[in-house]
Amino acid sequence: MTTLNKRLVEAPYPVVGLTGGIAAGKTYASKRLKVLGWEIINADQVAREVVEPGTPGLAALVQAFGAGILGEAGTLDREKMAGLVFSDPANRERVEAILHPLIETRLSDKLRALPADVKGVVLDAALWVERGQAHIFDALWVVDAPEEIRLKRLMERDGLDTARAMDRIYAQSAGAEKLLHADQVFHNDGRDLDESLHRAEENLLAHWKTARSRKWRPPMAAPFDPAQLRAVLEALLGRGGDYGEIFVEHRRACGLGMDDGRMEDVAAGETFGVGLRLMDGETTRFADLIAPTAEELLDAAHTLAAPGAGVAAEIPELVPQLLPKPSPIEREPTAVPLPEKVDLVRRAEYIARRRAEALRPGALRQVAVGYGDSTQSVWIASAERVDGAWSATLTEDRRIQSVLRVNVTAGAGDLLQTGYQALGQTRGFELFHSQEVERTVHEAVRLAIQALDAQPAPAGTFPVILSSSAGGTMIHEACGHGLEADLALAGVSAFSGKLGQKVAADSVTIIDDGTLPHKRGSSACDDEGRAAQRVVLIENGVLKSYLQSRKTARRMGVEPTGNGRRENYRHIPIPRMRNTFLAPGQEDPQAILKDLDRGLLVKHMGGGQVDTVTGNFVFQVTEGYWVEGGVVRHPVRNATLTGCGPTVLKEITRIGRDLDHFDIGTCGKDGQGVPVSDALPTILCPALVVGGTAEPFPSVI
Ligand SMILES: CC(C)(COP(=O)(O)OP(=O)(O)OC[C@H]1O[C@@H](n2cnc3c(N)ncnc32)[C@H](O)[C@@H]1O)[C@@H](O)C(=O)NCCC(=O)NCCS
Ligand SMILES: Nc1ncnc2c1ncn2[C@@H]1O[C@H](COP(=O)(O)OP(=O)(O)OP(=O)(O)O)[C@@H](O)[C@H]1O
Repeated sequence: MTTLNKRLVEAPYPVVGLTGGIAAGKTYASKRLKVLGWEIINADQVAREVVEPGTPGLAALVQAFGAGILGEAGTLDREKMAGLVFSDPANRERVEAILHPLIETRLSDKLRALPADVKGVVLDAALWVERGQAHIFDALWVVDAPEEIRLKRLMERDGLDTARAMDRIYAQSAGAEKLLHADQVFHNDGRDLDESLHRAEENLLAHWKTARSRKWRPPMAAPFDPAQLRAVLEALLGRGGDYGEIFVEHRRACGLGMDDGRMEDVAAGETFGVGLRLMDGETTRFADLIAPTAEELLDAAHTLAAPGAGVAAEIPELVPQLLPKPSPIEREPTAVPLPEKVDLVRRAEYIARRRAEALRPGALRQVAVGYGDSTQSVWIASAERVDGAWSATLTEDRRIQSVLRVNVTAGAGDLLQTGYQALGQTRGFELFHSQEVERTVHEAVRLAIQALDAQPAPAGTFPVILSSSAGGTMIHEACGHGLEADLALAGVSAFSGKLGQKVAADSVTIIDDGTLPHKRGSSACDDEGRAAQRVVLIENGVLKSYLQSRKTARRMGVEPTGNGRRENYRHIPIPRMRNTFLAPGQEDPQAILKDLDRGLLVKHMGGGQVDTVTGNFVFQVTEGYWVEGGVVRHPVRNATLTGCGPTVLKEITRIGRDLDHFDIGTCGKDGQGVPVSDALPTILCPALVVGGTAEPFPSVI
């Protein structure tokens, strides 16, 4: 557990993370909050303190960049440093690697020094999202302002020219990504901030204790105590090996399926099992046990250890790791009576029928609604030898998934069309108390009915706009798998051996983030006990990192990225995606459409086929429109898109600033399914092969 996390858990007052794009108005908002009685700790200020003359921070910077970064009095020449940092991402990374740990320690010290009776604390930093720490606070508040306003403020405040001001703006994540993490957004575009700040303050003061306990509370009592787990690790590593792991899983799940008003499936289940893993160099030994006793676990550990010929390890006491949960839960599905779940399904079916009747009487042919929840508690005890010394940890997590799926079939004469929508998050039953249910059902109905009037799609090679509502299936399937380290190591990925190389257009950044609140691929840790992270896979077109499990990270000689996931205790973890997305760009999505002379606008994608080795794909378009002269002409039916993921990444010419819709799914790989989500902003692909049945248009490419 980091010192900052520890400090946050213990703080007897609420702690807010405040962030926002450069010059959005964080300092301005902080000043208003200070008037309301909050303590403000500013990371930029702390960043200055850790490089004062005589500090180890300044010495480390000089060692890395030379004495040329010093001004006359031996102080840091900030302008020179800014020139280095904001013009070259490699320099920025080096500076951050030196300063961020120092900044974090000092922030913790400042928190510790505060009296217990302060009203609350605001930690103001531009980079909470980039650092993957947006989810550690009692609340994350984001100050947002349009880029034009920020640019103007920045140039006025700091006397920068346009180019230097833009360099600073682009050194940070785009606004739409920050908003995904926000508990509260303050729109600082000229309107009065005081009233919304005051409301946010009132709300937080009333609820911060509950918020904190949901974020940090360990799951239900562990089935084995730490001493038992340590004894099993000792047995496992009793004859050599350099990594031992116990994965204890308890899961309860419920599923309902209704077809045309008949409740056809009702299923509930409970599993309890343990996976034991021993790694010795390149060798892995694994066993899984259903509902074992402590003695049975010990026996299995001895059996796994038996082939070894090394010496016994002395396992230290397990150090508990408490990690913040990105998806605090309000209402556990296991505590919801079955009739309430049945009512939800009935309600969804009723809404679908009523909506279809209102839109097009008599068109509805079938409604199928599925409900599912899963409550998985895991305890991961592991011991590892690093540089000859053993360390052992115990990590706990509780992942709760809820999902509602709606499938609508509409017909006109012989023509049948379907509409599908799913509402699924890492969230409790409260997910279904929102208007989201109605929105989801309405959308499924709209898709089915609208498709009845669609015209056959043209065939040819056209520019295609994938709108943000289309979800990120293409990014996940045709690019994301190639970024998984096991495929890269096996040489079966288009990205194999390309670390540090240009693999995509300059404006392309791809991120996999397991800390996104309530997204389907989020959890506190992976299935090897590593904290979930925000992993930048491709940054400005350059391949930065693969998704790593412990095993692949060892082979590549890098740190694991928190992506070692498994379907359940019967499987060995492998590198998997979580919530994968193409980072938003700067463009207005409407402007991208306006400039499309002739092509396809895709608003929803359906299933498809992908070769994850080459990234070649064929996807169905479930909602698409033919566009001419920048104007949407008519919906098209039965279109398919054919292309190659890595080629699309190189060819993308325009990227919108919107990023709001995450598609959900269960990603299958090596026989294991894990929950994931994916997204993209509106993008323009200049040439995709559109398959359709209409008279072919002459291709415009
Ligand atoms: C490069 C430095 C010397 C420039 O100093 P200068 O006085 O000109 O700017 P200042 O520190 O006031 O920062 C201005 C704004 O730039 C942005 N910024 C600063 N560092 C970074 C960074 N590493 N990445 C992206 N944006 C940054 C922030 O929005 C910040 O508020 C300074 O920003 C620095 O030391 N940065 C590295 C440390 C860091 O990451 N600080 C941010 C802590 S959240
Ligand atoms: N609502 C507002 N009304 C008037 N001026 C504002 C408002 N919000 C911000 N400003 C001005 O805009 C400039 C940028 O705001 P501020 O310094 O608060 O941004 P910031 O988010 O803290 O920036 P940085 O990322 O550089 O730390 C400042 O000069 C500030 O006074």
